[in-house]
Amino acid sequence: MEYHGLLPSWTALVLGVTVPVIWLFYSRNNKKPYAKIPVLSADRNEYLQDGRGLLERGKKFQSCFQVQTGTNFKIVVPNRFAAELKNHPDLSFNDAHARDSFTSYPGLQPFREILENDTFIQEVVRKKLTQSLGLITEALVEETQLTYRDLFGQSKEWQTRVIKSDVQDIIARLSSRVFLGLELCRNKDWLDITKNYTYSSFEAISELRSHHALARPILHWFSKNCTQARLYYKRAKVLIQPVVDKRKAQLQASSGEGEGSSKTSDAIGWMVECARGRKIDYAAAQLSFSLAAIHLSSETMTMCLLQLCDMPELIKPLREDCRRVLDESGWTKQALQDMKLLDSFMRECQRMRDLLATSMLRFAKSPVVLSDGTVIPKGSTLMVMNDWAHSSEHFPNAETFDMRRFTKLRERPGEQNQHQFSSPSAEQMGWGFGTHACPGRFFASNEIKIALCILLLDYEFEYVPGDDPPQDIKHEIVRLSDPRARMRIRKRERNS
Ligand code: HEM
Repeated sequence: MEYHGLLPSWTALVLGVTVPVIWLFYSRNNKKPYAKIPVLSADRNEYLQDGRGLLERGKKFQSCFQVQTGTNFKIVVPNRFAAELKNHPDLSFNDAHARDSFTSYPGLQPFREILENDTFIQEVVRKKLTQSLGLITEALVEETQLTYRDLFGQSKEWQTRVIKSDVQDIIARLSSRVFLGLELCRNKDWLDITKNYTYSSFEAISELRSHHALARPILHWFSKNCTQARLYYKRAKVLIQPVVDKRKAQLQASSGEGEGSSKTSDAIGWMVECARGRKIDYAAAQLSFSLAAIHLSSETMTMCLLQLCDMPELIKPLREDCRRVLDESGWTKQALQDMKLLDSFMRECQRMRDLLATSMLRFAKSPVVLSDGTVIPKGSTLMVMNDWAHSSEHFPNAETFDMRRFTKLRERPGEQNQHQFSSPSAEQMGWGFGTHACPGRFFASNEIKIALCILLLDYEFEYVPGDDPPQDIKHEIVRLSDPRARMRIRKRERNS
């Protein structure tokens, strides 16, 4: 029959199209190791399960080495090259992160907003948020006090709380006060979206990275984390768009009345001002603030609280430092800079409990030659080791937690403005380093300081007696705090 005669040619056509497509896709996503750079591990599972341990082993090489990660081979560059790479024009932050974050998948638009919309978010943070820190200090203080009242109440009886979950709630609310203003910052729906979008999108990306490239385009439709990220993103759009529309109308009206638009003090207003005709997905942009702000700031603050519970003897001197500064100058931007002991404590926490074992993830747009002659080939991705933070060559007694380590360094002539929590450096790359060093670090520093300071002054807290010590969670190159860690907390009199 004619019908049967057609089968082989259809089969040939289907095979002729799909096999080359799959082959192309497969070969694009399974690059070989880069030439002339030693391979430490070609097994992606070694990196996925214990990237930190793996990279430690790579120190046996005197220079760069490469490892297979969830997304192709990456070149690991020793810490000593950070300074020469920090502003390199051929190294792209955006291209490297876009490749690792699957920004084309639905639900992950907020990552795209940071990485692909020119430098819009960076501009809003640098030009608007950082310049407004003086204006927003009072709002952050007020919101912290209200949040603590809602979460912990006024009781002088001990109550048991889960540290990380509470800290996420605190940071979500403080950040939302600044990014969205009073109208939405206490809206339960928004707080649910902002906190859970952050969590599910990072989990989604990590999950996608752990699967083979061929599986991802299908998997992302069924994965629970990806599905949740899509749903939270949709809910954010429904909630945010009317607020944006209203704000745009207000801004237009006020500029029409000659008031100018610089009076806005939340991110919707700043974004509208910075858009200058660019097409902005405001819901994605708002969520991109949440991603940056909530994930890393909550982890950082949680690590600080765990350190205080580990070493309760640090609480009294820190409390006294905060009280002294506030008695002298009240809540001002300057007061936050004067809390030098708290600042040094936070930097020491970031040094010892680093969230990322490497920094400066970059894509080489052209070959880059290091000072020892190593050639980073065009089209490769590199990351720089952040291990000086743990080396006694750079930090005497590096394995000991010394809350005063950085106040002592700041006492050296000419160094009073260095070694601050918000200062990126090659020895401590928790904020990254160079051109792309985190622009949100000044805000994050102030926000966490205010939250810690008020907690120290108004509450007593400690681990729940009898609980097992918390265990950090480590996967890929990331360290996260134990989500089960608990503290007990009770209200105290400020002057007791
Ligand atoms: C403790 C909290 C935070 C930590 C530890 C942190 C850390 C980082 C790191 C490591 C980078 C990459 C830098 C590099 O590769 O050189 C980065 C980039 C970035 N961060 Fe943060 N961050 C924090 C909070 C924030 C906040 C609150 C915001 C926004 C308000 C923010 C906005 C950004 C942006 C927009 C970038 C991309 C910079 C660029 O493209 O040049 N971050 N951050």
